[in-house]
Amino acid sequence: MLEITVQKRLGDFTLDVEFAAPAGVTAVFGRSGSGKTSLINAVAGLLRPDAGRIALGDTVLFDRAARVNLPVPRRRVGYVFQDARLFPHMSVQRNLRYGGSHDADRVIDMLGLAPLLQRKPGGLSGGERQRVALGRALMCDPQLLLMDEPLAALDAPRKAEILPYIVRLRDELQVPILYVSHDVSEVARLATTVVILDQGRDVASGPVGDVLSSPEAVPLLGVRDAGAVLSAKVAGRLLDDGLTELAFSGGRIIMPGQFGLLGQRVRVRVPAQDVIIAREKPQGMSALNVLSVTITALEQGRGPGVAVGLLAGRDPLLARITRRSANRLGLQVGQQVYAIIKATAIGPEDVGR
Ligand SMILES: Nc1ncnc2c1ncn2[C@@H]1O[C@H](COP(=O)(O)OP(=O)(O)OP(=O)(O)O)[C@@H](O)[C@H]1O
Repeated sequence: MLEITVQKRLGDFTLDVEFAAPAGVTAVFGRSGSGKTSLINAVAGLLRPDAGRIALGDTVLFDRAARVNLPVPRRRVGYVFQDARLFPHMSVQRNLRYGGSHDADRVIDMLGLAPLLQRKPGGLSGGERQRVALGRALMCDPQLLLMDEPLAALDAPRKAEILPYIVRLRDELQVPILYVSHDVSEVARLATTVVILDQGRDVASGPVGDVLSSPEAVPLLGVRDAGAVLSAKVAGRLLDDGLTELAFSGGRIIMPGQFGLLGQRVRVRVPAQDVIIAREKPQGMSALNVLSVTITALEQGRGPGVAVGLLAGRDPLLARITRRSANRLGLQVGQQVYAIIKATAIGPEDVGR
């Protein structure tokens, strides 16, 4: 467990955060300038807080009151930046060695680096370079991994190629990962915990499914990014139609594409703007997914929208509809309604493990 309390003044900007990051990936999410990089620099030891305490299990990295400030190398932190920052004149193998030599065979295997070892960074794709940068960060036997937008410079296919490796690190290494991103699909696929920063403050934090589906988070995340993350199981394949059926606590949903093995657990992001609400069970419509749900919250935004918190079985869902529709339907907390999700609204980029 990584426990962070940090206050730091940077010109007109103040970073003032307090949260705990358990094992797994903790995504630090926020708009540009919200303080994400400053926060992880403070954890790495590159930025000295004015006040606070940072502890990783029993190891205190920083404690202003106790005058502890471990130097960067003694923090045993692996840091991966947006650009891989490899040495261009060294082979991949030498770049990896530069990080250390801890458990080298395992790291090379986990990240699929064996075929790249003799090559120079200039001849690698962006995704391959980031895999090498990840490997180098792991070679120092880190107790904590910091990743600052590691996929931001990559195009969608390269991102898709490297995400499974990060999932593997999350599942096989026992170290907490602080992962800065402003891509909500990435966060939904990878994160166990999410912390949202807004103007230097942590304004929401908790399990990914709870934070991303909370109606209060809509103004923080933006209308496009708000949405639930369902934990589901692959229940069936509709091979002729190229569809996959998923079962979760609130019923079944069908989505395009063939992915996962039967019975495999997956997580699926359901964007709030793709959920429609009906008071009666709709008949004769093309949408494949109709779920019986209960309204848990109605949160009016500043604009014309209303965020509607829903419970489908034990899983929260979120819909964003216009205030006009909410009034016309007479929606109220506690009411049982139907949520309609268009199958094509969910893409492969919304599905993770
Ligand atoms: N040394 C500094 N002096 C003054 N202001 C600073 C300094 N470092 C950072 N800031 C300011 O602090 C704020 C937070 O910066 P930071 O880089 O942490 O944000 P961020 O969320 O990582 O942004 P981005 O997503 O654009 O990388 C910004 O307004 C930035 O201008």
